[in-house]
Amino acid sequence: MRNIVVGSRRSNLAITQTEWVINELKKKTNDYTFDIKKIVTTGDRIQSVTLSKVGGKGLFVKEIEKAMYDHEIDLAVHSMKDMPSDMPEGLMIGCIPEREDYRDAYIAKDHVKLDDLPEGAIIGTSSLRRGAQLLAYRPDLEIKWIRGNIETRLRKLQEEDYDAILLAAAGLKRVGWDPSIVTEFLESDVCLPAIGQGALALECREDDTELRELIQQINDEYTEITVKAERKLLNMLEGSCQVPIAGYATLENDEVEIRGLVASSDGKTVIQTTRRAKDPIEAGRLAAEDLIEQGALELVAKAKAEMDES
Ligand SMILES: NCc1[nH]cc(CCC(=O)O)c1CC(=O)O
Repeated sequence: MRNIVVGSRRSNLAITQTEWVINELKKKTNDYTFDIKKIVTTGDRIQSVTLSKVGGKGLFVKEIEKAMYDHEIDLAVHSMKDMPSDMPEGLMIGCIPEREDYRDAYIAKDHVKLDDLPEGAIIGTSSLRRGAQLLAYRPDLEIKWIRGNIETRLRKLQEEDYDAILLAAAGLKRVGWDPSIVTEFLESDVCLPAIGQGALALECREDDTELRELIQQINDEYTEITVKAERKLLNMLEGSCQVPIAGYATLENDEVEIRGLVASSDGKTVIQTTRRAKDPIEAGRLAAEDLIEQGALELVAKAKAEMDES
């Protein structure tokens, strides 16, 4: 009987997601045993600075991918939104299970609604995307960086001078937080989510056909198609830096509808588009081309220059 070693980051969210995947696989077959190997990533070690300044995406996946090349692990469960849009040689996303809630959750002290926050209220986030969109919606708010896992951030909301924080709803739900702690789930007209938010990426070696067949059994086609469109958009827009970029796709009557957004981190410039196409790659490409036509690449370049200065 083959034992499958699943690599996971050590956070509560990562372990919960990994255990969820193993459990779903066990429902499909009794032919395998599973072990979890915990891996500390660079992104987990860096707590002090803005993640985007030290390279953003990829920081959570590099060490895990090395373990996969070295055959120390066979499978890795990632949050899709932490995955760079280019896959390294020999590795692949072999399965995308059903997406959790895609929205951002707004959690305020004393449950004060976003529209009722006083001028100058302090919002905690470490995401340029969330910060930019919040500032576009309420330019009078102040964004203050906050780091740490979900538990740490919720504690900081109570103990430090934040009036509210923003977190991915999916993370909260997956680790079993009571959704009533959330003041508002932000719809995409206020805060368009990160590309792939709420979805998981099961990464494996391309040549491990046995494992690929196994994990395909928990693949979700709707999520796979919509995330494919979103990641095409990401792939066409992303330079080496982090800019506030957001995207979300849905599928209706066999047609993909994708909304994409790029902003300056102060929220003063926001460009967006909505496109439809039968083919998800085509939908993602059309949306990216619209954004590029409106100056998305210049925004990306400007953000990169600002980051190099600071
Ligand atoms: N950036 C870290 C990260 N990666 C995935 C999630 C949550 C789960 C998800 O979006 O799938 C989070 C936490 C957050 O953004 O609040």
